[in-house]
Amino acid sequence: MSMTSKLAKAVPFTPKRPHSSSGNTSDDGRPKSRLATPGSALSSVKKYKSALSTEARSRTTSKVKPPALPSVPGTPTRPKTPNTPTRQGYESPIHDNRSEMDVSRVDPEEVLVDFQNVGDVSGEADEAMLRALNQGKDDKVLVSIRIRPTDSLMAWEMPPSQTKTIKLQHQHHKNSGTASPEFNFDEILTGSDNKPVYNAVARNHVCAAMDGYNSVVFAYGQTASGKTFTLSGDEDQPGIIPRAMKDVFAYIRRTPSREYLLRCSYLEIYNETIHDLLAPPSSSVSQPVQIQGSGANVWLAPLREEVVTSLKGVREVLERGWGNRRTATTDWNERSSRSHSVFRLVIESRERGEEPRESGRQTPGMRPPTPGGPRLQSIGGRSVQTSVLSLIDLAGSEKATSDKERTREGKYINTSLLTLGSVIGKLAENAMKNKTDHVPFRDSKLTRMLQPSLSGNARISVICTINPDINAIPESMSTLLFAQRIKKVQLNAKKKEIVDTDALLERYRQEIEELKKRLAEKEKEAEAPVKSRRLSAREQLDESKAMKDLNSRIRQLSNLILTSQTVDINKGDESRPSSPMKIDFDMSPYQLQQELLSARREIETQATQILSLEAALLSRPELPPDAPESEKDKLLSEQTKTIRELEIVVRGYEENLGEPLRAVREDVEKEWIAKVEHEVRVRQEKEAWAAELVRQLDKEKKMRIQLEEERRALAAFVMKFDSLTSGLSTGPGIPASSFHMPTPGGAAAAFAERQRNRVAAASSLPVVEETESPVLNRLKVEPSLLEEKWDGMDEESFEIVERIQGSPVVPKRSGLTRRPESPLRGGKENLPL
Ligand SMILES: Nc1ncnc2c1ncn2[C@@H]1O[C@H](COP(=O)(O)OP(=O)(O)OP(=O)(O)O)[C@@H](O)[C@H]1O
Repeated sequence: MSMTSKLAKAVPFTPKRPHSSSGNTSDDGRPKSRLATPGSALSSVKKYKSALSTEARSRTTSKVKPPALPSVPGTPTRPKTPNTPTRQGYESPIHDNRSEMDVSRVDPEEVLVDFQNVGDVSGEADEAMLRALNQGKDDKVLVSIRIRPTDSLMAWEMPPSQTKTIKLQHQHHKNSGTASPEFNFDEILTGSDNKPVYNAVARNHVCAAMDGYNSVVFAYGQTASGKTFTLSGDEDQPGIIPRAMKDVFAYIRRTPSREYLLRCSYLEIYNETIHDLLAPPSSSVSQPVQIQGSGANVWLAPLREEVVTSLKGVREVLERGWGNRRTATTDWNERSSRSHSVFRLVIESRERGEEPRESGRQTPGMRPPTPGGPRLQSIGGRSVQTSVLSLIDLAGSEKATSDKERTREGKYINTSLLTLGSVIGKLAENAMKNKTDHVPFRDSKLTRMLQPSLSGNARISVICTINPDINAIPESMSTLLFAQRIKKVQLNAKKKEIVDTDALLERYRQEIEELKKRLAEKEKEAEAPVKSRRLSAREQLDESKAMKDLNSRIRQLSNLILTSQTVDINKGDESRPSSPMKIDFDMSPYQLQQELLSARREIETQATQILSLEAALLSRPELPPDAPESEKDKLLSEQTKTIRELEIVVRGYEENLGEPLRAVREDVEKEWIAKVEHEVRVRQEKEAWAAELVRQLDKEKKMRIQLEEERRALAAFVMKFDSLTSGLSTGPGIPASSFHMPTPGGAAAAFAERQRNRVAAASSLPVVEETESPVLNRLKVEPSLLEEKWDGMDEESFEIVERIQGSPVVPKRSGLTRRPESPLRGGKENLPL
């Protein structure tokens, strides 16, 4: 009997939803589920969804979806599978024009678990961790069955609690002559509560991963049987992934003896192509991820790995990944995963030093550089432990479907699941017969990628989900057989300790130490008296900038390394590193300005770093096509490292550009801008004052010179005049009484008297106060001798003297080109001709 006719007879299925009559896509290309009309022709044939129990249905329908994020017009988006309805609110933030890191409009609380909504697990973490450590010798795959709730008739005998057996009800067993098939597993789980499921199937593996073992948890089962619900869950029932991430941070908090570096990646295998779910959609499509290396030494490139320092950071990564997953409406599941998705967390950890905590984390001593590069000292040193936790949601095994595109996808899905099945079958056989026969890992991307884990070097937990409905018996049976086979696979997971500098954690640690050394040198230099170093203001500024740069880089790197203390401080829920700029508002405007400047420079430095890394990347020599594979692999792995570094720098750059800096900058600017303006005004006034003062002094100087010259001229004149008048008064001819002449020698006396007065006046010049503008201080000097009249002396008198002497009396060396404006030229009536 064909699958279709089997389904057609499958009356107990509950119609999933009404459908239109052809295909899954309407004429206008929109998903049919939104356009379908009740009672369509196919609805009674095979467009069914297996019924969920009332409890499960209410959970499913009560889902609160996060708000949708708008796409940016023109932004290249990952081509969605045809007929894929965008799950409202799960549109990737990448499509938005905001920063990738900006999830301000997506409320993570609605999508993921956190300390509040998952309940208190802190008490349980210890037990689980101990259990995980005790299970270090586990060499079998942990296989569990999860039976989805249903309102339809059950084909399986529901096991009483604590029973680990599942049995097909006798009446549904085709061969009534034999006993109904019965299967034993490590766990049989029912119901909709995800917490006991996580505790039973995944928690030990998460803790083992934290303890240094590679661990894999994957969900396998027919479509719509509950794999995604188990792995990811929903806001009411967070699944394995969010719960695992919470435990990761709880574990770090409870392990003060170690420090951690966490990186995560998220990928999917769709139609045998691997896509990076964290890469921008356009590059993910144009640059699919390749599996590099061979055997147990397999890695993926280019694959974006994001360093995460908190639950919030992980949420952000998951959000983006979920948004990019390929899902579609199928005949059996409204949001069916059309791909295998793999969420990976790389955990690097090392022991912390003996030294006091507050002096910072310690780096093990380094051996002197060897030809192979610097190495960590193994004796007394702390090697780095690396493990990978992989959480895998496989695509559902497919039945025949009415949609062409779904059929094509289904073919790929089924092929890779079949390959997974045969790989596991072979591994189980090898384990049983103690053989090392060829295992066809290379037959699919999924098995090739899982090769290192399936080959034994990982703790594996498989959760097989089944739909207990009568109509799903064949699929459930196939799932159970798969589960039975995988149970036989032999494992031998080992911790991986690396004593080289490849681990990012070690590289960061080294860089931090290097930076600290440089900083110490600079501080020592700075302590030397400034005088002896003869630094210019510019050099001092550069020096302080260099120190600030070093400090901020150290802080930035240190923030990436997690310890029980830092996780505590962040309460496991803060992705924002402690602010690089803690502004003290009592600082002077100058200090604040320096802080702001150094923050700007930090951004510039990072921008330069990005550019230089990009340039380095571009300038890599291309290998000829016939270059040996090993060289190509080497080049690729180097490039992957560079890209990773680049991404970290970019992220730091984005964070710096983001809200924290803006907020701090605004606060700082508000605080000091008025002060700076005030300072500028005061300075301008002082400058004007100084200019005025200089002008006044200049004028005064000129005046003094002029007066001195006048004084000399007049002295000479007076001398002559006195000698002349004394001659006149005694000589014959003109009687002295006909002139109004001063008494002989009187002019000299009057002149001497006036000079005395002028000296006294000059010495009492007002002192210009610093605070008041000299413009307002008028110099109160006596009028110039040239500007005032002498008693008894006018211009006529002067002319008479000239006539008598036959030449002007003003000495040539005075530099005056014309006769000075003498008071002698004043009133003509005094000296009648
Ligand atoms: N144990 C459960 N309790 C409540 N609801 C469940 C349970 N298992 C599955 N569901 C619901 O059934 C529907 C299908 O489940 P899910 O999408 O997890 O299936 P799947 O196996 O991942 O399917 P596919 O392979 O097509 O992606 C979802 O609406 C989910 O919420």
